[in-house]
Amino acid sequence: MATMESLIVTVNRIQRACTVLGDHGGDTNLPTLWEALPSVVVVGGQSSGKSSVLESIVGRDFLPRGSGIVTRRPLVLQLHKTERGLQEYGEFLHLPKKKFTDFSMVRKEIQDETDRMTGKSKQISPVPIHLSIYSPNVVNLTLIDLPGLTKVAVEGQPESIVQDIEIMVRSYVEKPNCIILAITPANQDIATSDAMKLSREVDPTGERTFGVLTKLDLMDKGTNAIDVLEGRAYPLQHPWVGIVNRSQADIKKNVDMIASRRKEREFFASGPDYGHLASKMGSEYLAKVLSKHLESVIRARLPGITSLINKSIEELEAELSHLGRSVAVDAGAQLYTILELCRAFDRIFKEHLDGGRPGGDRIYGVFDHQLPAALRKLPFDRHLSLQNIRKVVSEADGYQPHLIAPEQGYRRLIDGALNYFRGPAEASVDAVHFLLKELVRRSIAETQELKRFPTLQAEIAAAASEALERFREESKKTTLRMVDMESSYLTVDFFRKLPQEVEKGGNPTSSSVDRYAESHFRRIGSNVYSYVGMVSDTLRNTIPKAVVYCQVREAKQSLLDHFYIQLGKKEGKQLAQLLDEDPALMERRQQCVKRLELYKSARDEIDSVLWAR
Ligand SMILES: Nc1nc2c(ncn2[C@@H]2O[C@H](COP(=O)(O)OP(=O)(O)OP(=O)(O)O)[C@@H](O)[C@H]2O)c(=O)[nH]1
Repeated sequence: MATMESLIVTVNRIQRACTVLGDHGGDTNLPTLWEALPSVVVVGGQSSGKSSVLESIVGRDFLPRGSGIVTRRPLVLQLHKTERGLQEYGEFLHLPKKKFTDFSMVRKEIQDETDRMTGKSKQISPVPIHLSIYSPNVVNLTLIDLPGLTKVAVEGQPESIVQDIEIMVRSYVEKPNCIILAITPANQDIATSDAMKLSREVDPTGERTFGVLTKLDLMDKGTNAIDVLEGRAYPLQHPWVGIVNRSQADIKKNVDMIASRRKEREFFASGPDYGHLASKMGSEYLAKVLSKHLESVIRARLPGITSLINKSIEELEAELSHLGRSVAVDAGAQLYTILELCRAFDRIFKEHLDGGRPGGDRIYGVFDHQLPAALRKLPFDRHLSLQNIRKVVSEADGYQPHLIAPEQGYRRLIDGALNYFRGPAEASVDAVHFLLKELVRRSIAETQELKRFPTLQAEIAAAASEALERFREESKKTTLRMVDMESSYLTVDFFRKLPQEVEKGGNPTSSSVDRYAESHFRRIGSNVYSYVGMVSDTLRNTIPKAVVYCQVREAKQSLLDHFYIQLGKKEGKQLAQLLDEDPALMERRQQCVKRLELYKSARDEIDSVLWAR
């Protein structure tokens, strides 16, 4: 098993990676690792002694001082114990490679970096500052310093700051992985301590809370905090720790930390009240207790963290593959991407036509159903009514009635009837056109890869629709031409057979009698009717052939051909425009990529300590 020391170091590294890669917990709907990592958070009211405790644990002055709310961003303070004799230094995550050996410069950098994020507005920001301190005089420990809880905003700070601070502090201490270092000054009523009130609320059993009592030296003469420190007055799961920091006067006199730690030890060891507790008091002891506790919490949580990491990696990878790769930048690659996307659409469109996906069968429905029904409904009965036949034949005859058969009358009647076929022919073309259009629409919607590119989607739709329009025109021309062809040359054989059939099977008297009698016109009508019926049968078979040839086959083979030609002429910029992804999607992909990177590096960190036995 890895040493405990390396576990804290590992978590430190992961915490830094979290900040670099934008994981501060909370706000986005991405999985967060930051919140799963155990951390020690320092909370307390203003002037409760938070900064003093932190400096005392580190053994250095390095925190900004001043009036008002000085801490306005979380400070993640990572302490790394180094070999005895090595020089102490601080290092900020936002200034890698710069070693701060002068701790007053650390203080200045914290101030400057706070202002960089919040401006001079004195607002607060949840984005943490990471400071690592390498020193032989510290224990491995990570502490997070937060703005002090306050009741009133001071001049220059917005009114909302009081509430904003409370929200920020809460967001940290509410997490079940947060160890709360609750700072309360001993010279105040503990019952009203901000830190205790908050920790009671979020950790009612007290298992995550370490109570720290500062300013023991400032208690009224004759009083002490034994009841609290021995765990009777305010029982917590972990023992209370009493602290004596430097007073304001000590700070003014520049009493250094080493001297102050010594003074603190003496206070407990030699004072009248706390001698029996001396070994469990003071900032050095506090640091050790915290470090040990943090280690054991990390150890306990490690399996959970590891499985969280693995699960999140899976989730992020799945989401990324759903979002698709990011768009190429050079024109060649862009053109390639566009063609790939067109092909993906085209594949789906063909599947609709050829089967595999529904819709193509409805085209057959047009031929099998709509066309025959339309043909059946043509008003030949009206056209070939006795009255109309008589009218047409007489008009065709003119002043000289026909002698044997009304050749002109037949032609006119047939021409008139054939003209009716134009309607169903055009209707079939249109019906198939609309079906194809609908299939294009569905295919675009079903092309997952296209979802990211609304502009390209629209362009493909427009190009396909334009092409279908062209096919429709062509198809109309062809089918109407077929109808016209029927009129241009009648099937001679049909008429040649007619008289013989009549004479063979019919009544000889009626055939040779009065050419102006009703039965004569009826016969003409039935002859024309059966001729038209024969043509109708032919067209019922040939119109579908023309429609498929001109529309369906073309759509399958060359729906986007024109579009491809236009694409070839486009400049890089125009291609890029076609690929302008939904910005929200781009942003989301970027976030996922970053978060995935974080989880993968965290997994590597953990693997490396687990394997380094
Ligand atoms: N005598 C004495 N003074 C202390 C002790 N702890 C803190 N002080 C003084 O109390 C004042 C406030 O201490 P800080 O450590 O700045 O308190 P803080 O909670 O960080 O304050 P803010 O950052 O303003 O919220 C300083 O003047 C300290 O010198 C202590 O144990 N004994």
